[in-house]
Amino acid sequence: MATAAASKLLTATAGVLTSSTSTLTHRRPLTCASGSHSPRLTPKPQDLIKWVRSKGGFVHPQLKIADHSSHGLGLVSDGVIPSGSELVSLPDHLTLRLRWSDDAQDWSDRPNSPLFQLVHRVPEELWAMRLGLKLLRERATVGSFWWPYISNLPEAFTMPIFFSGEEIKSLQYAPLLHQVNKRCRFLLDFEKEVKHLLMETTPETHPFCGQDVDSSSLGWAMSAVSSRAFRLHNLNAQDSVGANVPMLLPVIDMCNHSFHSNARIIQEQNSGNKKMLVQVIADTQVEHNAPITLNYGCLSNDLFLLDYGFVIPSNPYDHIELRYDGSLLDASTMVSGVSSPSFSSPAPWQEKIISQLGLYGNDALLKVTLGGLDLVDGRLLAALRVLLASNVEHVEKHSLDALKSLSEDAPLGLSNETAALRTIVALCAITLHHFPTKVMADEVILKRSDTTSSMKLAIEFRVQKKLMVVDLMTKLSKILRQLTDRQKLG
Ligand SMILES: C[S@@+](CC[C@H](N)C(=O)[O-])C[C@H]1O[C@@H](n2cnc3c(N)ncnc32)[C@H](O)[C@@H]1O
Repeated sequence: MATAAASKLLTATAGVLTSSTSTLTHRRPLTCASGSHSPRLTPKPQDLIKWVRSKGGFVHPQLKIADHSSHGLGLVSDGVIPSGSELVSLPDHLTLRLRWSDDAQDWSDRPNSPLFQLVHRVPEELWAMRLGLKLLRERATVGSFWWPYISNLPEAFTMPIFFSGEEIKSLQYAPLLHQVNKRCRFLLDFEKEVKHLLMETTPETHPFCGQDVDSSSLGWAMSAVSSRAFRLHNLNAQDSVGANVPMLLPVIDMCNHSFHSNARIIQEQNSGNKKMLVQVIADTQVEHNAPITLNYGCLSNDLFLLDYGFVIPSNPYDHIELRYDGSLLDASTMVSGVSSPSFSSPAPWQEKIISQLGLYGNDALLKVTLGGLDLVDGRLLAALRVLLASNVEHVEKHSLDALKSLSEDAPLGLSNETAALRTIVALCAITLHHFPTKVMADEVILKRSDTTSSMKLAIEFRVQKKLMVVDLMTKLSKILRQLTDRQKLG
């Protein structure tokens, strides 16, 4: 239901905040920029750098904002910059975050204002929506301090909450579909809550200056924050002190992602006024025309797509989620030809170890993963090794950590290891079989000129998932061949 509803409602466009009562005199006309990057509310990226400098921030003189191929805009070097250089520095007042104070100049920033009440109705896991509400407030405020920043934000985002129902279905991967539907459902429900609360506010206390807010504008704001905010330590005593405080950082948020980034964010306390300073420092020498990149985190493609709207090809941190399930494992042994130890009905001693692994009993956490740096979820590997073993004394000689480690050299013997890995390869084959289309068919759709960009992104996501599984099967088959060779050698 949410999928279909979302496809109708969540359209992120420049008109997301449709003024019902006031004219936005601060809003410049919307002219779409040429080039490959997404259009801005008003495309004047170099003005953003000037604004940051004029407000006391520092941007290295050899930096500019420019097109960064398919990544949209990026912060790019106009000359050679030595390693260790300060690239950008933002004083505390240039970090946009939620700050509540009884004597705040803007009453919206006071505890118990309607904005405060709305923020506190958003669950913590959707933290981006909390700061998104503040962003919408600033976007609606005539003469907002933040307008030069907001006007350079993308007008539209590519997260799957903006996909059509058909495009969401084309992701073909249940855990992500679940997350997308959850977010869409939240936005649709939250729209009602916001509208209800706004009915009770007076024009003076209206958090969005009298403008309508709907699921599209909420989705735009949530996406702007999830794709651009950094969660940093807040060093200031007067408001939300602590780790993981989301902040929007002008100019710094023009840096695109790379796992091999050439810069990093550091936080300092200004020795003069003791306020926080957020800086970007070059980790390596930056060559002429090179983009400044930051590592957004070692994330799976699910999170990159959900929060940032892009997918990384051959992402070493990508994985698939499965539910640990005895009957699925039984099916895998049938596919692999391993003589079935009946995973569904383990012996009591095996059951005990599987419980210790958190895969059995009332408090079991049945989600396991395949892929990523570890290749196989340690708990799944240990469970298979144990369930395929017959000698309890032999198993009990090993710690759970040893049983969970793939690098541990066949702890329960070569034939046990071979059977466990063959079962996992079969599990991979079953997983691949469950995708409704094959990679070759996906590639044909990707090449078609009438495929929308969102559909391409959805297909690229599922192609990467399938290639990741194939790659895992190749790696496991290589280990299996080595085991067979060792078995032959006696
Ligand atoms: C913090 S912003 C970076 C600036 C952004 N490119 C822009 O035009 O404003 C993050 C967004 O940049 C894009 N992006 C960043 N790194 C990327 C990458 N490695 N591949 C593709 N897109 C990327 C995505 O659209 C992402 O949501």
